[in-house]
Amino acid sequence: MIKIIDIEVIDLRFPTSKSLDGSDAMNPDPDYSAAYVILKTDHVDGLEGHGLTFTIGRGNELCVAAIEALSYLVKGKTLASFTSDMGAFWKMITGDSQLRWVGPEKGVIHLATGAIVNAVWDLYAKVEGKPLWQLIADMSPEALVKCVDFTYITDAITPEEALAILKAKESTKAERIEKLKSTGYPAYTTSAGWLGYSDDKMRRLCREAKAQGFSNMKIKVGSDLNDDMRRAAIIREEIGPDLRLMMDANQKWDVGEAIANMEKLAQFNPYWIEEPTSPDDVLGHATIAKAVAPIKVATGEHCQNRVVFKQLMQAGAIGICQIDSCRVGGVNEILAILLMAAKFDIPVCPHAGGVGLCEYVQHLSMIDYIVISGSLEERIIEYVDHLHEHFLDPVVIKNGAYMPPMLPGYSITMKKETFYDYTYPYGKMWMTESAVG
Ligand SMILES: C[C@H](O)[C@@H](O)[C@@H](O)[C@H](O)C(=O)O
Ligand SMILES: [Mg+2]
Repeated sequence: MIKIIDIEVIDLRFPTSKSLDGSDAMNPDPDYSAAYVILKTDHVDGLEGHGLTFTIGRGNELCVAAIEALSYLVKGKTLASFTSDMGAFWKMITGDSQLRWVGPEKGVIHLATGAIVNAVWDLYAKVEGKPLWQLIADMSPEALVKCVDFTYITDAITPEEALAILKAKESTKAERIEKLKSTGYPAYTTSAGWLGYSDDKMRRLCREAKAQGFSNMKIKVGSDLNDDMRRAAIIREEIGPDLRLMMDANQKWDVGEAIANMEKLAQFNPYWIEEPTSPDDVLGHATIAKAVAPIKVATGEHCQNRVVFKQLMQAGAIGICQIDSCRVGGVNEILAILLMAAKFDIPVCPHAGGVGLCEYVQHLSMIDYIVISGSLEERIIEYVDHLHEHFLDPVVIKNGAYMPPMLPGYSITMKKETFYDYTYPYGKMWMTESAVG
């Protein structure tokens, strides 16, 4: 019986704003950050569960505090008491009678939930000696359905329907695993298109991405329309008419503005427009989706929980579902969203980048492909080329595709030196003038 005996929470920040990596119209100066959790155990080999939730700098300390507030729900408990009924575990973590008031299931407390829940799954996978994708791919349909809390979504999908979706894919799982091992899961890159990059840098990064085998790229829009058009023209010039181009407005527009601006940007043949308006505006997204079709509307990195995803799907408001591995409450809630997306036949293309999100979501997309949707059609995982060097098991990209991670766990464990260097505000990097100034 492995017991969680202690929990360590670390405020990690990386000074990415200095190079404008990650900049967009709404977030011009992000410092990619992680509220990082370590579940310490009494396991003979000292196995630990690691998890993080992603923020962009200020406010990371709020997530740290929220994780600390939730930690009493896991401390002193055995791993088996959770893994014997993962659905009940998730309901317990999100259902604390007092903490629930500061959610429920949204905002800081839910970001914190994501970190803890993911750390428990990481520990579970490490104990089983499997990468997370394989741990879940090896589950029976019945066991996987038991990991999901269907509260508030049974009007969209019932456990019985979920079971039928999984059973339909069960006999062909092995073929898809083989395919992933040989050619990987297709990716797109956002690395060339950050808003703060100069035109020359954008051109150079586009060429590099093409040479690395990427055939899908995303740029940021939503600042000044003429600027957006100029940058889109440059990218199209570099990638040609055939490669896929996605656009991301990061919530900058009102509904009417989004429709008007997309009329202008349509000439660059975007595949999707991401976060055109407020992430909470389900009906606004639906209006935009209708007006800009056949360009698809994509959203999800700020979608707070499965209930809002349900509404976006029910309202025909999204053509692409962008799950985020820690914005919602970790693996269990992600499984609920993947199942709904399969039922509504909406491709899932996860939000990644930041710090650790690529490491996380590769598992989720692989689970989607192997056991849930069974399809790679119209599906691509975001890739961003920053901060992978901090992880013990960083993502491997070959020919524009994610290769399946093979080490046990959820690939989120960071190197010891990273904690010394980037803990905020007293890590080595933050104590030097160059990082702070
Ligand atoms: C501030 C961040 O870099 C965002 O710009 C980023 O997550 C983005 O929306 C994305 O889709 O990758
Ligand atoms: Mg985005």
